[in-house]
Amino acid sequence: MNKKSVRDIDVHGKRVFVRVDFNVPLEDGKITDDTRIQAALPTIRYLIDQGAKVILASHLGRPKGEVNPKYSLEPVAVRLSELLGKNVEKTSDSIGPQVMERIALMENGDVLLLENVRFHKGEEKNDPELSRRFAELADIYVNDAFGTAHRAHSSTAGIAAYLPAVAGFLMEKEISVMGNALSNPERPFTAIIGGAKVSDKISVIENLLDKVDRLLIGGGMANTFLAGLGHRLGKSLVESDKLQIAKELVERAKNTGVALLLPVDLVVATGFSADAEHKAVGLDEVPADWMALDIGPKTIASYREAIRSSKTVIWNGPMGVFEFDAFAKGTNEVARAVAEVDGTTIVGGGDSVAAVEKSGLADSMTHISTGGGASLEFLEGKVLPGVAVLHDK
Ligand SMILES: Nc1ncnc2c1ncn2[C@@H]1O[C@H](COP(=O)(O)OP(=O)(O)O)[C@@H](O)[C@H]1O
Ligand SMILES: O=C(OP(=O)(O)O)[C@H](O)COP(=O)(O)O
Repeated sequence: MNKKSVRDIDVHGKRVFVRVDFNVPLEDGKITDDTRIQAALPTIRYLIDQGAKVILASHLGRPKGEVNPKYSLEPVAVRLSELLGKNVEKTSDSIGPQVMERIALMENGDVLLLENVRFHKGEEKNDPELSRRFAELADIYVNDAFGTAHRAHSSTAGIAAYLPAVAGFLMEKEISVMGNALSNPERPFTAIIGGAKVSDKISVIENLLDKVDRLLIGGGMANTFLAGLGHRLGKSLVESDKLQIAKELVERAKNTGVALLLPVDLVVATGFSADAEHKAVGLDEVPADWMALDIGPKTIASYREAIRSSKTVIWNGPMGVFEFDAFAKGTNEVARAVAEVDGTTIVGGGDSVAAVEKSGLADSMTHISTGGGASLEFLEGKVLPGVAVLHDK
């Protein structure tokens, strides 16, 4: 990567604003997978050792510009303190006089975690005023949030207009590992896309069609495609304003010779809960008041075959609601197939990585990326906004 990193600047005694991606999966306020926190430790430890004052900033979930205790970073501060073996205090806001006063009391090597930056409306709008207010907290900006590098927000991009801006070690590592693995991929090259962020990721598929040989779609993303093709999916998660684009993408895949695989059967349930009644059905057998929460057994068999015969695989987004055991089979079986690939395998995204960790297969993957959407956009060949703003070497 031709961007400067923390190694290229003197941070001793400086206030360093480090944007990390601590957007970890939570269940009842408990962190279910701390991969993203662990991944940021090398940068944090380096800054502590260099005698910097480390000010960490992150988002958690999508609180939409409102203060919401459900999305507080408090559990992250607790976990981070344990991992570092050092007290990490969390402030009650991410800007303002109280935060500045707290920072003024920091000693070299101290670590402070700011509250969720998305509690401010300006964050996702990349509001210059909010960017300036983040910048006034520090002397240097470090971006180590690869998972959020595809967002041009105040704390990931805007702030760099006001401070010297460099990459952290995680950012550096993700870009270099993925650049090497994907610049000239061995074929067949397969992308697997699932999850729930349909509107975010459906446009990515268009560019992926120029890169991959096979595209496997599952999870909430598949529902939108199936509905676009005219199947009735009852109460399933379907983004109805994306039906047309889904249909066009199927058509485009046909024209470009990419094998676009969609589910041929689904596991449907009476409700969105762990103990809902459920069964596997064909695409045209979804009862009107049921919802699809996983891919079905026939789909699993065909996806496993397409995956195992690939030489390069990139996967983002679970195949179903894997958080509930009854709907985790598609995701677990796909994870097993990816682990069996004789080639390069990259799994990215907060929930996808959590699923792979849960299934105990993480060590069988070539690279576990902290970014889902970010790794897909990187693969598209896009320059990520959170990287573009960093100083060149
Ligand atoms: N069929 C489905 N209906 C509703 N939600 C789904 C479905 N399939 C997957 N999901 C949900 O998608 C979420 C993960 O999506 P996403 O955030 O896009 O993945 P990642 O974090 O790996 O990038 C999980 O919480 C999972 O429960
Ligand atoms: O979890 C994330 O993305 P991912 O689910 O694509 O991996 C990042 O933290 C970005 O979050 P966002 O998609 O709410 O901007």
